[in-house]
Amino acid sequence: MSAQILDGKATAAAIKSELATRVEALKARGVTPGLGTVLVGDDVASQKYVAGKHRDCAQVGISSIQRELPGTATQDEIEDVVRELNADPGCTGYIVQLPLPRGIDTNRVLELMDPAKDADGLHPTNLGRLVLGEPAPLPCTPNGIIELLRRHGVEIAGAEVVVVGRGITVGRPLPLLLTRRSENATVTQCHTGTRDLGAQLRRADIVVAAAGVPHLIKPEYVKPGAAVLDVGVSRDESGKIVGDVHPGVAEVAGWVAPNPGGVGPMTRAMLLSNVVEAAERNAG
Ligand SMILES: Nc1nc2c(c(=O)[nH]1)N[C@@H](CN(C=O)c1ccc(C(=O)N[C@@H](CCC(=O)O)C(=O)O)cc1)CN2
Repeated sequence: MSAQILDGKATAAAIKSELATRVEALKARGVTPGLGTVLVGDDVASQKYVAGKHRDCAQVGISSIQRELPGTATQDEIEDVVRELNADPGCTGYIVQLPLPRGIDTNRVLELMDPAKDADGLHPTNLGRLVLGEPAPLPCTPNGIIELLRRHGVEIAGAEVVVVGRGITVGRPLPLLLTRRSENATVTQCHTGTRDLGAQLRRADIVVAAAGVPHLIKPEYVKPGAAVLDVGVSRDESGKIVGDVHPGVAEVAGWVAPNPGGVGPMTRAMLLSNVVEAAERNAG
């Protein structure tokens, strides 16, 4: 058996085309949504992700505001840029590209953002709203994972989901989304302290691997027919992405979100969606 592909590239393209129509409608009302990005340092992967976000903006008609600081930037210098974007009326929403360089207090930077302009859904106020069940911009990768499953007809309600990883952008927020009444999944969160990862994974209808450990998810851990989404990013010596999911998993699983080409493009599409939603909210 070979798994069907959860095609993030094609799904993101469809979402972007829907968003382009909504942006046109906003522009007809005199509103142009604008996405800001703050990039600190010269991490090649981060530069690539940010460039991709601005390419997407151009495709759907969202204007771009790019702020770049050197890796030597101080906490104060980064916070000044955050204050500037908070005050910029042309900036509907923005993100601070993570990770920030060592020595920078990331939480302090995120907390300084205007929650109404938080396009990543990672501001503590917005994460708190998510916990409370109040409307908030949703974290992009978790939201992209759910949208990818939904648009491929993979049943989430009642599913046993195992999330591997507890990072701020995926592992921590994803269970919050999956256990909402609208999703109704049962979630187990695994991490480096999990005693028997294989035993947890064998029960799962859906596996989300976001640990950043190459080929951590082995074929013998996967229930036949399960949906397995690879979100982990490690790189080999040539810079090529190596995911968390062993290639042999495709012979056991029913669905696989490859990496690249699965969840990554969905993360970018959900970011645009948050910006458009914020602009629509502002426009009334
Ligand atoms: N402020 C944030 N920082 C980071 C986030 C985030 O959601 N907000 N997530 C990741 C990086 N990320 C978005 O910023 C991201 C990662 C991957 C992709 C993507 O499209 N990947 C492609 C492959 C690209 C390649 O070849 O390198 C794919 O999967 O097909 C988009 C965005 C950490 N930081």
